[in-house]
Amino acid sequence: MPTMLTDVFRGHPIHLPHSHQPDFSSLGELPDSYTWTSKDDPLFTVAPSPPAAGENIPLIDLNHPDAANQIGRACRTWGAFQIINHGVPLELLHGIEFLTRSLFQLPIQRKLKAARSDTGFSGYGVARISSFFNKKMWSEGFTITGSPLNDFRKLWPQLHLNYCDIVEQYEEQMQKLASKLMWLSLKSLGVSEEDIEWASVSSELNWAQSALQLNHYPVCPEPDRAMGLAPHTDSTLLTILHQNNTAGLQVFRDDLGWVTVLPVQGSLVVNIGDLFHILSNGMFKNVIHRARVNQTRSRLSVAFLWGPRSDTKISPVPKLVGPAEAPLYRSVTWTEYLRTKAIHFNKALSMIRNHIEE
Ligand SMILES: C=C1C[C@]23C[C@@]1(O)CC[C@H]2[C@@]12CCC[C@@](C)(C(=O)O1)[C@H]2[C@@H]3C(=O)O
Ligand SMILES: O=C(O)CCC(=O)C(=O)O
Ligand SMILES: [Fe+2]
Repeated sequence: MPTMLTDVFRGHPIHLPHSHQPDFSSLGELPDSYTWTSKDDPLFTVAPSPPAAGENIPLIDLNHPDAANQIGRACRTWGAFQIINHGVPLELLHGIEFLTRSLFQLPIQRKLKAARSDTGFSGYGVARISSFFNKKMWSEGFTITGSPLNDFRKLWPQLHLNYCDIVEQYEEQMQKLASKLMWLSLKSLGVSEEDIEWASVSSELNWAQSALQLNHYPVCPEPDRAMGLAPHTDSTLLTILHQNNTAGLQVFRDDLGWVTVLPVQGSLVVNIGDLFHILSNGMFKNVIHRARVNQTRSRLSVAFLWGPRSDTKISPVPKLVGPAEAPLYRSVTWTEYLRTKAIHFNKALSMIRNHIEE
């Protein structure tokens, strides 16, 4: 039996202080434990690119005949893009946003009934990457993989089935979209289904797995000194993100610094994750991103984290490796990679890089 995402952290406990979450709304000023400086994160004080510079991740219409090339360009230069005409019904985006808002509005004692355990994958808690930082993040999250029924029953004794239904519909739409986006991006590199035998469209439902990460960034008294979600790359092939209409997501470019991804009503943000960077032999950027917070508006986001089943080894597509070159990375499964990342965080990728002798 392949390991499912639910089992990834079994035997790899991470002690995180979920139960010490404060009542964010009662804090009139930022406690020291939430105050970030460049000592806590070297990229903290890198100036954001001024909106007037007009730099933003590309907005791509999936119905455009040249969509595959536009996506390819975005993956190579940004590792991120926004999409419209993606086919996901607007009511479903409203539905998942409504569910997310309802969940985080519950009293803390109720949310803690579904707290993620030290070895668990799903449930309520602080960001998994929190253990790598000295300061706390101004956010709370809820991770779902597989059926959320047990957790949702604890959260909403009466209405859990309605909420499970929304998650099921949302995941179904996201899976279809993620697969379409992967093939469009690969097409731009001249890679087709024959080149990756484990990912054939006919076995699509068998080879992929996913998690949903719901994020809440409460209103913050001193947003300039706080951090919603610290800089990271996703471990996924790709992540599809829905954000409410409050800005906060920023992507990092070496030449531009932090660039804010302004919400576009009805659009979805796509982030290239570490596994796609590996698969593309480094041609696609795994985008560094973070979430900032706001003084007047709370922010919600829903990330659909998508990758291969745990028994699938990901390695650079041979067609993308030059005849006289070694592939940039060794092969790795999502499970192995998540475990490496849980221990080594942003050094994980370099640990599977092939070091080529000159
Ligand atoms: C499958 C996963 C990717 C993720 C860790 C997780 O086990 C579930 C949550 C995901 C998330 C979301 C917030 C940022 C992130 C780095 C984290 O701490 O938890 C990602 C993880 C990831 O992509 O590595
Ligand atoms: O809230 C956001 O915009 C970012 C969320 C994110 O990066 C994640 O869940 O992995
Ligand atoms: Fe992320």
